[in-house]
Formats: sequence, structure tokens, C-alpha cells
Amino acid sequence: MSSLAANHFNGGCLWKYQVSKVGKFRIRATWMASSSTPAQSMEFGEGKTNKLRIGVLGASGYTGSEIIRLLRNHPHFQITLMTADRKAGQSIESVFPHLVTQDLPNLVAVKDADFSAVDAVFCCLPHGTTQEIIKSLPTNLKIVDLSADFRLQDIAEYEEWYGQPHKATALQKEAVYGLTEISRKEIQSARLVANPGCYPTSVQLPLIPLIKSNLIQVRNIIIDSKSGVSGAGRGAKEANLYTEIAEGIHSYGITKHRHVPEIEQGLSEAANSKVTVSFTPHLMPMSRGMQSTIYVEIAPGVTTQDLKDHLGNYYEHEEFVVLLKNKEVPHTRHVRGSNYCLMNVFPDRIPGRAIIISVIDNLVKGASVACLCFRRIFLWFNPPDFKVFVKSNYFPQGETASRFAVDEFCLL
Ligand SMILES: NC(=O)C1=CN([C@@H]2O[C@H](COP(=O)(O)OP(=O)(O)OC[C@H]3O[C@@H](n4cnc5c(N)ncnc54)[C@H](OP(=O)(O)O)[C@@H]3O)[C@@H](O)[C@H]2O)C=CC1
Ligand SMILES: CC(=O)N[C@@H](CCC(=O)OP(=O)(O)O)C(=O)O
Repeated sequence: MSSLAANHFNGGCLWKYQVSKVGKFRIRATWMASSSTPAQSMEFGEGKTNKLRIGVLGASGYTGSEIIRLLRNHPHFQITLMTADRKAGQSIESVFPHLVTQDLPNLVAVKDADFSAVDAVFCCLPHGTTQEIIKSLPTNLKIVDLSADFRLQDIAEYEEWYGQPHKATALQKEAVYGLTEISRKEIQSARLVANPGCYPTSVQLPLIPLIKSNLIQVRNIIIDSKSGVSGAGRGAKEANLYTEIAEGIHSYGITKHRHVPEIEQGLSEAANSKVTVSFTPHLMPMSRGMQSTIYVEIAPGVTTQDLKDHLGNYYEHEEFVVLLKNKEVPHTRHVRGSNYCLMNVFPDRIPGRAIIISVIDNLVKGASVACLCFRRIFLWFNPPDFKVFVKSNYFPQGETASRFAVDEFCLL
């Protein structure tokens, strides 16, 4: 792990293969270098521009601002619309001064938004609000929704856990749950993608492959998760004041956190039977980062090493999920600002049990960048010569687009 961490802190960028497999050299996609190369024949929006035009709804929030940070200088994206609520009418630099040098539109209220110059929308709004807004958007738009509104397939379950009726049930049926590494194929053809929650991302990435292969029992799964305070958004709340959060750990949502049904939905689908988990989240005195420590029963005849081998193989070709070696411990600081999920598996002292640790950045892999995955967007739009473009400019060895760019974003 040390090389990956050092690489991150140095601001450099190696592919996972370069880090983990000596001698298996892959040419790195460097969009910063290639930004001098015109985006040749990639045309979006009826050929009017060679950039994909993006609207960010909720641009004045934490996840929205991360999307802007990551897309602002990209040669193939152009942010043409940004919305806000209380901050409508302001410039983005007055809200987030680090975005000062960017040529970005001012923030407007959703009701005043002009979608005529937008191809795809990232919806970074509070749940509840989101479903009504998405329902009113032009139907030609591709949408990635970061809220929880379209994640639960069972509307009754949504109403039970979110305490309100669902107001866009038809759209709910259309939405695809967007955990990239697990559902890449479905995401490619979706119009509306429900980006997974941060806790569910950190839990499902290690558990789904193990459950699918019957390597762990689906009973007695215990999940202890910890989140940075940015997970609660930028809105002012007494519980999130520095004086309330600093120098302590706060458990919350015990037995009733709204991510429980989302986690159980994903694990149950993998198991083909109903899975029930014990899940307790904690608020930590840090601005960003998330760790899930997961206690599982191993299936009869299976060893901890089998779990490790399986996860290693399952994610071998996934750039952003890394199984650490030996006894290396995943730390949240190693994924800060990055799109990586780092994980490892440890034998418990109690025979037949294992402990899995998984870390992500809640604002990146847990939210914004997960949904920026290049392949998702470009396969949606499917420009005819995309493969040629990708091959000649970025992937001389014919790699797929999923490995491109996002890690460049997150290692900035
Ligand atoms: N923070 C995280 O780690 C993660 C968050 N998410 C989800 O992503 C979504 C956005 O989260 P986050 O960025 O943290 O939230 P923030 O509270 O930081 O930002 C919310 C954004 O929505 C705008 N907004 C609020 N209410 C309305 C409204 N009624 N109409 C129109 N716009 C409105 C705000 O505008 P203004 O500021 O101008 O009032 C702001 O731009 C949420 O659904 C959240 O649960 C998902 C994964 C992780
Ligand atoms: C620390 C904190 O408050 N975290 C939020 C979850 C983070 C999040 O954004 O959840 P969604 O992805 O479902 O919107 C919470 O516990 O509700």
C-alpha cells in the first residue's frame, strides 16, 4: 500500500497495474497532457460542440462542488449549468473560492434553469426534493442522481425508511442502481442512474463478490461504519457544529439508519435470498473519509485466504478497487480525495470468522466520482468513432474506457 499512498501524496499517478504488478507496464492515460489534442470527432449535442455539456444541480453543495472540481478542466466536458437554492444568483467562486479560476456559469435556481444546452445532469440535491425535480426534467437528458430517491426498488420500503411517499414511482422503475464495479453493463444502457449511498458502497464492494460465490454466510453480518462530517452535507445543523463533533465519536441511526435497506437490497440480490445485517454508523471528527469494518462468518471449508484470493481476482481488472497485500491495513487518509476503495481481510481470533476493512472517500468514491465514471457517460452517448478515439489517443493497448481519467481527477 505504501507505494499507492506515496503516489497519491506526491500527486503522481500510476495505474493499479503499475503499482501492483511489476513488469506489466501499461501506458497511462494523461488527459492533462492530451488536453492539447483536439477532441477530434467526438460530437455531442447535435454536433454543436465536441464536449459533453453537463448540468450540476446542487452545485453549491459538497458533492456538487467535487464534480465541478473534477470536471472543470476536462477536455471532453463542459459545465453549462449549475444550480443552487439559497445561493442562487451567486458566482461559484463566492461559494467555493478554490473554483475561482474557472470559467463557469453563475448559480441559478432550478426553476430558472435552461436545459437546452445540457446533455447530462448530475443531481446533487437532498432526497425528497430530488424526485420531483427529476420528474420535471426534459426526457432527453441522461441523469445521475446522487440522492437516495431512486435507489430502493421497493417503493413501500422507501416510504417506510424515508418516512414520505414516493412521488415519481414510474421513474423509480426505470432507475438503475449504479454501483459501477457490480452493474457496469446495466448502467451503460440506463437513462437514470441512482448513485449508491456512501456507506452502502463501502459495504457492498467487499461483500457482494463473497456472497455471490458462497464464501461467507449470509447470517450474522455485523457492519461498523464511520464517516467524516461532510457526509451530512454543507447545510448548517446544530449536531454538525465543530463543538458537537470534535474530540469524540458519535454513533447514530442505531438499528434504523436509512442505508440499511439499501445494503440489504444489494446483498440479498447477490445471495438470491433475504439478507439482514446489523449496521451502526458513527460520525468521526474528520471532514471526509469513511471506513466500514465488517465481521462475517466464513462458509464451511473456506479460509480467510480464500476470501482474499477471491476478492483479488474479482477486482483484478478494476482500477478503483484495491485489495491490500498481506496484513496491510486500509486507512481513510490513503483514499482522501481519490476514487479508490481499499480493502483487506483479516482472520478473526474466533475460528470461522473474518474481519473485512474497507475505506473510501465519502465525497469521491462514495458520491461524486463514482458517478463520473467516463465509461458510463460515453457509452450512453456512444459516438460512432469513440473506440477509435479511445484507442488512438488514450489506450494504445486497446483498453476499455473505464480505466481512463477518473484516477487522474482524483489524484490531483
Ligand atoms: N455528502 C456525502 O458524502 C454524500 C452525499 N450524497 C447525497 O448527495 C446529495 C447532495 O449531498 P451534499 O452535496 O452533501 O449536500 P449539500 O447539503 O452539501 O448540498 C445540497 C445542494 O442542494 C441544494 N438544495 C438544497 N435544497 C434545495 C431545494 N429545495 N431545491 C433546490 N436545490 C436545493 C443546495 O443549495 P444551497 O446550498 O444554495 O441552498 C446545495 O447546492 C444528497 O442527496 C446526499 O444525501 C450521496 C453520497 C455521499
Ligand atoms: C455523516 C452523515 O450524516 N452521513 C449521511 C449519509 C451520507 C449520505 O450522503 O447518504 P446518501 O448517500 O444516502 O444521501 C447520513 O447518515 O444520513
